[in-house]
Amino acid sequence: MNPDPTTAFMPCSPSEPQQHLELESVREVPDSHAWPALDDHPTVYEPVPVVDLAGPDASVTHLARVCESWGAFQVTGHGIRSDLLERLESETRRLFALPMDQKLKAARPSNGISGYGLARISCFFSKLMWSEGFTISGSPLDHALKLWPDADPSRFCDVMQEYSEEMKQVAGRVVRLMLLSMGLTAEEMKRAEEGTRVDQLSAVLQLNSYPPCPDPNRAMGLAAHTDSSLVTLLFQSGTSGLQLLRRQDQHGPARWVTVPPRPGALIVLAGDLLQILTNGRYKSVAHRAVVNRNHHRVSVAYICGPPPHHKLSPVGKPATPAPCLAYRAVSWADYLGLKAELFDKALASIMVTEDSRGDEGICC
Ligand SMILES: C=C1C[C@]23C[C@@]1(O)CC[C@H]2[C@@]12CCC[C@@](C)(C(=O)O1)[C@H]2[C@@H]3C(=O)O
Ligand SMILES: O=C(O)CCC(=O)C(=O)O
Ligand SMILES: [Fe+2]
Repeated sequence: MNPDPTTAFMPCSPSEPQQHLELESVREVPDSHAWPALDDHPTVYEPVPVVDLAGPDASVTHLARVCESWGAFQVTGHGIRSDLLERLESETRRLFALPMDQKLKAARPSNGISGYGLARISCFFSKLMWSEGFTISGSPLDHALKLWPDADPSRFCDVMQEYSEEMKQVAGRVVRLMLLSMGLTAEEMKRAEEGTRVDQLSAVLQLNSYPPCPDPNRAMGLAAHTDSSLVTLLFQSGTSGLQLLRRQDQHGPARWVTVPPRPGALIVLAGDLLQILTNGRYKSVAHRAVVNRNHHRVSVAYICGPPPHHKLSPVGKPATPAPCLAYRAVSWADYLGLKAELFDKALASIMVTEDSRGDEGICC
C-alpha cells in the first residue's frame, strides 16, 4: 500500500481519458504500463489458512485467530457447485474475449459504478495496470444486451444472477461466523447483526481479466489495495496471481504471500467495513494481483456489504487502547465516496481521535 514516488497517488479525476490497450496483442510492456518497483516487500511462501465451512475448522476460535493474523483465508465446504464455478469462469472469459469496441459499448460511465473499464483505482497511480475489469451492480441484463446485442442475454445473465444469489448465502454465513468469533455480548451481537444479516446484504460483482504479459516483473495486474466491503469472496481461475500483504509481526517484516489456486475453494478477504464494524479488531487485508507470462488469469470478486445507506457503527472492545470507538459510524455509500477521494487514507479519515470524541458525542 505504500506507493513508491514514481507511482505516487494522484487525485482521482474521472474525466481523464482512459487508455484502453488490447493487452493481449502487445509484445512489449509499454512505458505507460511499466512499474518501476514491484518489490516493496519480499514475496514469501506461507500456507494460507483454509476454513472448511462444512467441518470443524469453522470453529469460532480458529476463525478469530485467522481473522486477526491474516484477514483472509481460503474457504471450502461452501456448497457452491463446481459446474457453476466453471460456467462463471467461462462467461467471464467470453466477455473479456470480445473485441475492444464491443466491450467499450458497455463502458462504465465516468462517475458510475457498473460496466467495463480500467481498474477504478488506476487514477491514484501514474502507471496503468495490466488488467481489465467489469463491474456488475444490480441486474446484468443491460450489460448483456450491450455486449451481445444479437445473442440471447440469458446465457450471461443466468450465471451472474445464480452466482450472486449463492454467494450471498455464503457471505451471510461467513459474516455471521466472524461476528460469533468475536465473543460479543448478546446486546453487541444484536447491534452487529443490524445491516449484516444475510437477507440485508448488498453486493457488486467485479470480474477481472489479466492477460499474459511479456514482462511480468515490470507490470502490475491490480495494485495493492483493500476492498471497502465487509467481506469479499473471490473466485480465481487455476492460475495464481492474488497476493496478500501480511503486516509485520513476530514472524518477520511485512511480506507478500501468494494464494495458490485450490480447486473449488473461494478466498475470503476482510474489507474496510469489517475493520470498522469490529472496532479495528479484524483489519482489512491489503492485496494485489500480479501477472504472468503464459496464462490468461481471470477472477471474480463478490464484494459484499450492508445496505448502501445503512450506518454501520463499531461493536466490541477496540483493538487498540482507548478511545472506546475506533471509528465513527459510516454507511457504505459514504465510505465509497471517501475511498474514491482518499484511497488508502479513507479509514484513517474516520478514525475517532481524542480531539474528535466530543464532537461526535462518542463516550465509553
Ligand atoms: C462497490 C464498489 C467497491 C469497489 C468500488 C465499487 O463502487 C465497485 C468496484 C469495487 C472495486 C473492485 C476492484 C478493487 C476496488 C478497490 C476498486 O477499485 O473497485 C473495489 C472498490 C472497493 O472495494 O472500494
Ligand atoms: O484478481 C484478484 O486476485 C484480485 C481482485 C481484487 O482484488 C478485486 O477485485 O478487488
Ligand atoms: Fe480487491
